[in-house]
Amino acid sequence: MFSNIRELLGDERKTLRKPLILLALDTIFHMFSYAMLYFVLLDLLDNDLSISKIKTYTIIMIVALIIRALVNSKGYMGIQIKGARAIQKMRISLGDHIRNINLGYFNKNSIGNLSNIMTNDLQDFEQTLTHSTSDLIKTVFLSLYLLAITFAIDVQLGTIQVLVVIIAFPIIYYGGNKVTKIGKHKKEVMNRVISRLVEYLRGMQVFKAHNLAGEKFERLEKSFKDLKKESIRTEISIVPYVLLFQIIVDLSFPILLLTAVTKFGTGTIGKKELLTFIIINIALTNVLRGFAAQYGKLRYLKLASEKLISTYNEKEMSYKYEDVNFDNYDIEFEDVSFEYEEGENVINSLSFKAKEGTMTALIGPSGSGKTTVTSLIARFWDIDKGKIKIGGRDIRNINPDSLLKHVSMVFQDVYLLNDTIYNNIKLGNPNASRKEVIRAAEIANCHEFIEKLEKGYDTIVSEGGSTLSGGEKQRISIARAILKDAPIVLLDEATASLDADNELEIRKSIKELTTDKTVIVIAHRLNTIKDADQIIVLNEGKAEEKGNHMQLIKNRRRYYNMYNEMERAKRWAI
Ligand SMILES: Nc1ncnc2c1ncn2[C@@H]1O[C@H](COP(=O)(O)OP(=O)(O)OP(=O)(O)O)[C@@H](O)[C@H]1O
Repeated sequence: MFSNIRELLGDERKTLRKPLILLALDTIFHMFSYAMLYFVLLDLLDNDLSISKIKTYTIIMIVALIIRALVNSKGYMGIQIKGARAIQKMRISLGDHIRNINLGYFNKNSIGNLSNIMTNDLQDFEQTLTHSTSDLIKTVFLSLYLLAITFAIDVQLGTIQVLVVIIAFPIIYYGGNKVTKIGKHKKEVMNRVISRLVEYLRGMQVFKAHNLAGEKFERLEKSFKDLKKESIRTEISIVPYVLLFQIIVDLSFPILLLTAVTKFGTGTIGKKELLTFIIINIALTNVLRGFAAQYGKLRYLKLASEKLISTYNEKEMSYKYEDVNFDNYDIEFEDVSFEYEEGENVINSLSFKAKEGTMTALIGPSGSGKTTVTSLIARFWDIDKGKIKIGGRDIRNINPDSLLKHVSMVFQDVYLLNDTIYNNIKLGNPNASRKEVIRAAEIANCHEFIEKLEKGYDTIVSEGGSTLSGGEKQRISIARAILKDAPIVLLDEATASLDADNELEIRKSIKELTTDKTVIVIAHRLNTIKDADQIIVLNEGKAEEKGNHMQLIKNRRRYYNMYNEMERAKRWAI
């Protein structure tokens, strides 16, 4: 477990050394109370306990207590503050790390698991670091200290005491293994609870619409019950082992006492030694009992550190260059293949070139890979075969964060943050002035509706943007992209039926956004498709046809049929 803590903390662990040493020192001063008890008993036995001696012992006790209070508070405060700082750094670095992992990681890990890692596991780790580690250090330090004194008194007594620990420890260790095993299961149940809770809250509208809210809640309630069961199972799993451990330790006390008294009777040890041994034995029994009670918790917390390490071990996307200056913004796919799940190719040997400043429309049946193509350009995923180049450079050589500086994205699923409208637009360019934000909103045709809101740009949007209409959210996301002013625009045109006004506004703002940019658009509107410089008809991840509208009409293949169908649908709609 300590190696896990070392690995997770890195250099930050050095800052914890001082408070841990102070806490270990505290155990030495803790021994003063036993030492004073020893002297008092000794004086009583010798009939030599005077008022002045009592005064001296009391003063020593008070001084020891004051030193303990100082050392302990400094050590405790230090470990809390330094520990909290180390954990805060870990939170940020873990967030950064997760951000840089291939998105496949999110496919493999449920939202429950991810939330659990970022909240509970980190919190459990913090708990281990700031509380349990110092307790464990104190216990080990104190036990070794007491054992050393026992050995100094009598080797045989010391050996018996070590034997007791050797017999008792495997029991508690085995119990700890059980906690780890059951704890793993508890964590899985906990992940399920979080996933179900998120699913329930996010899908509330849909569940209500389909009269499923009660049914869904039953599932959620069942997961709560499972969690309660698992929590109790984890808590009580170690109890028999702790009890057995404590019984062995308790039983060893009279056995050791009998041995010591016998030794005293035969004159092997003297009166002082016997007295010291009795006091040491009482202290050691208490320390070991306390350790047993803590051990299960420590083993459960070990799970958290293992989970965190395995998250850190997920490989980040590699790159050669931190940042690059592109000579141009041509986008090229060279024989690209990609699969989300092994053996299920979604993009198949796809090649095309989108020249700088042109618009390429992707069309094709649902599931043909249109969204995937745009995700690959943004390097949300790394491809399995071929090359994707921007301005002649392989995007796998570029830091994904820097690459995204050159790309604006407007998707159908607009996600707005629980913040002001102003800040939501400003996300496009955190350095923009208020004037620039408003200008972008004007170009995106959302200034007017924002101004009509009671607090205008300072209106707080609910999480996900649920207090705004689909068209309003989309225009805000276009304003964001306009503010970013990136040379590449990836766009998924809305399919949701927008009212005529909204659609016109959005069309106008998209025009502003895409002028002079390299645009890849998942096109749903005939106008966009017809105006595109290049149309790629995707089917099962392959480019079935490529060309402009007139060329593809002449081909009389899939595009021709799709186009006629769209025309017919348009007439029906009218
Ligand atoms: N994150 C993912 N993990 C696994 N498979 C995925 C993932 N995203 C998409 N897919 C699968 O990849 C295939 C292509 O999906 P994609 O979303 O690119 O298609 P699309 O042409 O954009 O579809 P639509 O027009 O319905 O939006 C589909 O079979 C889809 O199920």
